[in-house]
Amino acid sequence: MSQFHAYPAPAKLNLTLKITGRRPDGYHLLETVFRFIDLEDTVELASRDDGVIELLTPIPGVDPDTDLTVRAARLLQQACGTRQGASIRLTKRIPMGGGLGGGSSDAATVLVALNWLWNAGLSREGLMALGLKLGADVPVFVFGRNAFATGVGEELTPLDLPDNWYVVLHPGVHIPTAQIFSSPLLTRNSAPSIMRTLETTQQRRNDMQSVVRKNYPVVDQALNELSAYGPALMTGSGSCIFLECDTQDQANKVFEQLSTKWRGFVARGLSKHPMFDKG
Ligand SMILES: C[C@@](CO)(OP(=O)(O)O)[C@H](O)COP(=O)(O)OP(=O)(O)OC[C@H]1O[C@@H](n2ccc(N)nc2=O)[C@H](O)[C@@H]1O
Ligand SMILES: Nc1ncnc2c1ncn2[C@@H]1O[C@H](COP(=O)(O)OP(=O)(O)O)[C@@H](O)[C@H]1O
Repeated sequence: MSQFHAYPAPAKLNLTLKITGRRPDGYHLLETVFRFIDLEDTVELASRDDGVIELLTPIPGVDPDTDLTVRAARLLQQACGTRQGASIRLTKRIPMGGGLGGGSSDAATVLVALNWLWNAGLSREGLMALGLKLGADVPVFVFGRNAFATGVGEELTPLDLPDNWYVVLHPGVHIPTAQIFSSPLLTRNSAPSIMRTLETTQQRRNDMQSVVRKNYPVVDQALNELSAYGPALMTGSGSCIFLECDTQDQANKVFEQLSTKWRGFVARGLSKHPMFDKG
C-alpha cells in the first residue's frame, strides 16, 4: 500500500434556491447559487495494488458500502478500468443532513484525488458526469468554483463572490433531502431568473424553507432568532440556517449574541474549492 495523502472536502451553502420545475423522472429543476465555506471534512487516501476499496473509518449509522466515499471510489475504478484500489480515512466535521453537502463533497474529493493517484486521466467534465450519478450536489464540488446552477444542480456557471462571512446555526435535526422534495406543500413553479448572477440580498430565498419550517418547528425557531440580525435563510433542504455578514467581526458579534442553546459556527466564504488550482 502506498502512503496516505490528505485532501480537503469543504461544505457549501445555497445562497439562494428556487425550484423552477420537475423532470418526468421526478427530479426537481433548480436554480441555486453554491458557495463553498471553510468548514471541511478531511479525506485521506492511499492507493493499493489488490484492487480493494476500504473505508477504515466508517461513520456510525452509515453502512460503509453505501458511504459516498466508497461509492465514488468504486465508480471511478469501474469507469477507468484500473486494477488499483484505495484505503480511505475520513474525518467528518461537516454535520450530516444539514444541507451543507458534506457527503457530496467527500465523494467529489475522492473522485478528483483518486483520478490523480491512479493516473486515471479523466477530464474534469468526465468526473463531473460520474459525480452526477452519485448525487445532484456532487458535480459542483468537482467543478471547484462557486457557481450559479440550473438543471438538477449540474449546469454550472462560475461566479465570483465577495469575501463574506457566515453565521451558521445547526438546529440539531437531520433532514432527509428526499422527504422535503416529495412534500405536496412544496412550490415548484418559481420563475427562472434572466441573469445567471446572485440576485440582490432582498431577492434571495429558499423554496424549500417554508415546508421545513412547518415540519420542523426547531428550524422555524432558529430562523426567527437569526432573522433579528438580518435576512437569514436555510441552506439546501436544511436543517442549517445562515446569515451572510460583510466581516468576520460582524459575524462573531452576531454569533456571540445568539442563545447558547444553538450549535453553530462562523465560517468564511471561499473564493474557490481548496483543491481547484491543483486540478
Ligand atoms: C437540496 C440540495 C441543494 O443543493 O442540497 P442538500 O440539502 O441535499 O444539501 C440538493 O439539490 C440535493 O442534492 P443531493 O443531496 O446530492 O441529492 P440526491 O442524493 O441527488 O437526491 C436525493 C433525493 O432528493 C430528490 N431530488 C434531489 C435533487 C433534485 N434536484 N431533485 C430532487 O427531487 C430526489 O428524490 C432524490 O432521490
Ligand atoms: N461520507 C458521507 N458523509 C456524510 N453523509 C454520508 C456519507 N456517505 C453517505 N452519507 C449519507 O448521506 C446523508 C446526507 O449527507 P450530507 O451530504 O452530509 O447531508 P446533506 O444532503 O443534508 O447536505 C447522510 O445522512 C448519510 O446517510
